[in-house]
Amino acid sequence: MVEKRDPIQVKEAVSRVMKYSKTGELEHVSLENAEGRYLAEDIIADHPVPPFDRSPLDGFAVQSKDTKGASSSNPVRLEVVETVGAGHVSTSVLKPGQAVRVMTGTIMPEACDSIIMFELAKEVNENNQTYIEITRSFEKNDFVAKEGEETKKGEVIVNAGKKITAGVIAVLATFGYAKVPVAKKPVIGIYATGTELLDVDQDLEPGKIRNSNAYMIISQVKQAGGEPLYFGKLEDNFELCFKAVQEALKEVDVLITTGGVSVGDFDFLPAIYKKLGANLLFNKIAMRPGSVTSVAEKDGQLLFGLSGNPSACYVGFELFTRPWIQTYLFSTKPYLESVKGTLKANFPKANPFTRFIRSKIAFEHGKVVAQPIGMDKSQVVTSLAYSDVFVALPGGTRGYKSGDEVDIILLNSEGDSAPFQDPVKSRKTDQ
Ligand SMILES: Nc1nc2c(c(=O)[nH]1)N[C@H]1C(S)=C(S)[C@@H](COP(=O)(O)OP(=O)(O)OC[C@H]3O[C@@H](n4cnc5c(N)ncnc54)[C@H](O)[C@@H]3O)O[C@H]1N2
Ligand code: MOO
Ligand SMILES: [Mg+2]
Repeated sequence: MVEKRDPIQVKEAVSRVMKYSKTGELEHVSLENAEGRYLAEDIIADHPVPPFDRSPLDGFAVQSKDTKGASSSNPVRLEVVETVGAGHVSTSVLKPGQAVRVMTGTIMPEACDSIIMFELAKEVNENNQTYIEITRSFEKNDFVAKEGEETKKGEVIVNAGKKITAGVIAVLATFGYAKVPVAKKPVIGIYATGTELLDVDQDLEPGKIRNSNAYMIISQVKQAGGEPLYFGKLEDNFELCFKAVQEALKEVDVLITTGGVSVGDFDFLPAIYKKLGANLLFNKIAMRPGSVTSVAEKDGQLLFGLSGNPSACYVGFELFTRPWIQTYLFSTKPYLESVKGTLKANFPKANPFTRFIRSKIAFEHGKVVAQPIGMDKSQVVTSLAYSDVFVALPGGTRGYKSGDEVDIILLNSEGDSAPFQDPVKSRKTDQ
């Protein structure tokens, strides 16, 4: 008789994995190489932004008191004594009635407290001297970009754990981070198991398929911020697989295997965990696909036994491995974020387990909708190409129909601080 496995809820499985989460180390990379990495420290403004009062316009820096009483019937004339471009500092000591021609970004000349854009000043040349005439008055600080108006010194601008995007790069450059403190990437080992697996460049032959999971996981690891270390594929041979896993553990922070976790004669991962003396966290989850996803722990090191079925493997990684990697990268939002939206397909059959339907998010009349992609089966691979969300359908005794409100789990968002809550089991009376 095959062993009976007791399914646990997704949330419980996540929590068992996260008991072994840890944060990584800090390393420095050059700003040019920081994109896509995760900040290891908060970025705190060590100077205000802007760092000095400056002109946000091409115009004239004036002393506002000189403009009092100006109107179209009573234009005020000011003498332009200097032209200053951004990057230069005015050297004039202004007398009353004088102005400085400044360009956008120029530090405010001393004594000036407002800016008049070119378009509001009429230039007049008399005896080789330029004057401007203005027909309205200006107040102190009018059109001046004040020191610190954007950011005060000491403010936290970006938090540790944030993925470095182009916008973060701009902030880092602003504050002089030629070297950026980033989280060291965890090394995620990957083994694909299965005698049926061909390399990607091999022709198909009876009974064999190409190994897609390994490359999919390599990509998932990279997208989650980890460093994949792909060891290759293994035939379903216990001793071979055991030794390979045992050796791989010495080189990685965590090890992912795909395949061989179910109850088949050649599913060796359960026996490998046993022989390693690893502590099995779970081997059955009340979810589809990926119910056989197994995680074991040996001396604090996790072994993720993802299913061989591509969709199950994909879902297992996103729900369980990704949060571990994200936490290692200092993220305070390591979990997948979910939103409410409308299901755009019928799932009439009831299922006892929570289903994670690979779907594409869209917007209809400003509302979020999710369109399931392809067949909802664990062994399906092609639907993954267009899936950017999972629709979570609670297990229970009812099916779901197009138009139902559902939880939509976002695969490309910044994440959430709380894990996905297993939805309350559905009942017939919900219908
Ligand atoms: N009697 C039972 N049989 C099965 C059960 C069960 O509860 N009782 N569970 C089923 C479920 S659910 C799943 S999911 C699969 C999980 O299988 P394994 O994780 O043991 O994976 P394999 O048996 O090695 O392979 C399953 C399937 O996936 C294909 N595969 C494997 N590796 C790859 C790869 N790297 N790239 C692409 N495809 C891969 C493999 O050829 C198989 O078709 O077990 C069910 N069985
Ligand atoms: O582990 Mo399976 O993916 O539930 O079909
Ligand atoms: Mg199997």
